[in-house]
Amino acid sequence: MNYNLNELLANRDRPSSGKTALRDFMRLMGGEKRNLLEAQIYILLNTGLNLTGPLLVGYSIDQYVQHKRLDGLLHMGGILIGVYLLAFVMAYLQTNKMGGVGQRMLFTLRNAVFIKLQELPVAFFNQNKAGDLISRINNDTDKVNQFFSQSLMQFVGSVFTMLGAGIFLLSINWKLGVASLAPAAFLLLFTRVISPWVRQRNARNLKSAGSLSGEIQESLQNFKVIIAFNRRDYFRKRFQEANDDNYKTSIQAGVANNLFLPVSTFLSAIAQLLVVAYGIYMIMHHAFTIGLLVSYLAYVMNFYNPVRQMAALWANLQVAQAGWDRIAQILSLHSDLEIREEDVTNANGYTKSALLEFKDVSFRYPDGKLVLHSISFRLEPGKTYALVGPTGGGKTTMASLIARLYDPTQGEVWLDGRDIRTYTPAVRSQKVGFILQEPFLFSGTVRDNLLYGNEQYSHYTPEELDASIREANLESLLGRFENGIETEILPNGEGVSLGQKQLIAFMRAVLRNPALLILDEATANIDTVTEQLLDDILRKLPATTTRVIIAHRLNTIESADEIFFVNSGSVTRAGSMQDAVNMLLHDKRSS
Ligand SMILES: Nc1ncnc2c1ncn2[C@@H]1O[C@H](COP(=O)(O)OP(=O)(O)OP(=O)(O)O)[C@@H](O)[C@H]1O
Repeated sequence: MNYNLNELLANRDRPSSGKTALRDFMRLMGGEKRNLLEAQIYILLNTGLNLTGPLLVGYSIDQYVQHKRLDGLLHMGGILIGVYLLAFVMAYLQTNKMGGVGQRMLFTLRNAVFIKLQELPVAFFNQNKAGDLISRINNDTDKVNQFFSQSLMQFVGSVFTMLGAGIFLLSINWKLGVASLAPAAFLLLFTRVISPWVRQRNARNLKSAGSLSGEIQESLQNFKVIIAFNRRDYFRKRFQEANDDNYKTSIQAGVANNLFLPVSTFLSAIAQLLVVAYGIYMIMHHAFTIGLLVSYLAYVMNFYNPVRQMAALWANLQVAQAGWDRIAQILSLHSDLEIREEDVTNANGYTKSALLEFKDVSFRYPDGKLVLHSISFRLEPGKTYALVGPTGGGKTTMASLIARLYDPTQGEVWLDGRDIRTYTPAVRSQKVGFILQEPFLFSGTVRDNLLYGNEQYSHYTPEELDASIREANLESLLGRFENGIETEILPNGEGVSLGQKQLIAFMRAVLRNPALLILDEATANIDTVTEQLLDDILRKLPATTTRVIIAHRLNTIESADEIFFVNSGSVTRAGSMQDAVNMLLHDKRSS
């Protein structure tokens, strides 16, 4: 399955429509519907109150100013202050409500994206840069939040104000109304035509922000190699290219986003000009009053001011929509490693005595490369197996299928009497302990790292954990750390040697007491004395534990009950250690 987000977005015909995006978004934010409704009521009241102002002013001019009635004017002044104060209270209540809604939305959105990322398979992470994913979680969700917390209600308010002002304009005098609204119709058409183009430019800008973040992440992660090889220039060049692209796309998006403002300002001026000219003409023919013209002009302003405001809001909407597209893309992905129903009637020739069985398994990576070819073999409980073979032969890929990091493209893997696809991740990972070629440690202490994935010990007191470590014969390994179990691990697993990292990964896996323990080059960086210690610990594992050792150094597999030779994606059983050596030598000669 293709999980490359940038390719998936590029292959799509066009960005999602505003309506679809909003519907999907509201489905996720279902819990906020009531708050949004309340905020809309406040903004509706605020708009209604503000819109009565010009009508009252026009009435005052015709009834009180022209007849010089000061008492009426003062009375009306009091009413106007009351109306505007109430409008202010409504605006405050709405802002207050939406501030909370925005923060909760950001929280929910980031949670949803992060939880989805955790559900996705290894293939997804192989095909996407971590920096781009971080940018989606941090930057793109914030773009959506900015629109919802700051712009949405202004947007709704502007629409209400425009609608209200439009109704007043048409009902006071429909001919003047049509003249004043005609430029707005043109603006609407203009907006509809350019919106997809503007959104595309924003999407390109967010994508380039993601790529920039990807470059930064990669160079920070590999800073040692960069410094050691003195290749700062190489990464500087790549960074500059990404930064340059981001700069250009930002300018392009900015220009597109700001196009609306001058056009709306120009059309608003045209509308006022039309109203003044036509209004004066009507006054001269006694078909209109001065007070009405003043009210009318105020309503034209009330109509076109929000139109101008909407220029900025519309730009925010385009950015938010482009951001949402990138988030929705992750949310719509599904892991292709779904958990299947157990089919008890279909043992399908499974060998009862086996702990693990590969049945006619072929596998190709998402890039299309066929790596394993129709492999069949089985592992029995309590035995030690070795996988040897040349670099790139497919050993780690086989281990990855056992840990179900991927599913076979053809054939089946069975674990402990069931198709491996029927296990929940929790049960499967309890059965399979996997020590990776490049162990990953989290920042914290050795203790934190031992407890990672070993929830059963999380409530243990330090004494109880020590006892469990002793029971698993791991105590002597802790002596290889300066401060024992309390030794600090820095970010990226710094502060300890590669061999020490492997020791922690080893202890972490052994403490789990899995039925099947896979060691992928797990002792490659460990001295001979410590290696013998590990060997001893492995031998003392429960009698039913099956061990799979992947190793290049043949002395590490001397104790294996069976040796499999893995080459070019095929597996051959080597009868003895000498056979394995011959196969390796032969492979070297033939390659
Ligand atoms: N994520 C991946 N995407 C595409 N191809 C991959 C991926 N991982 C490994 N491969 C390819 O699959 C083949 C087998 O790799 P694998 O890591 O299984 O070999 P290996 O026998 O474990 O090698 P080594 O002894 O060097 O660890 C190699 O040709 C490798 O390039």
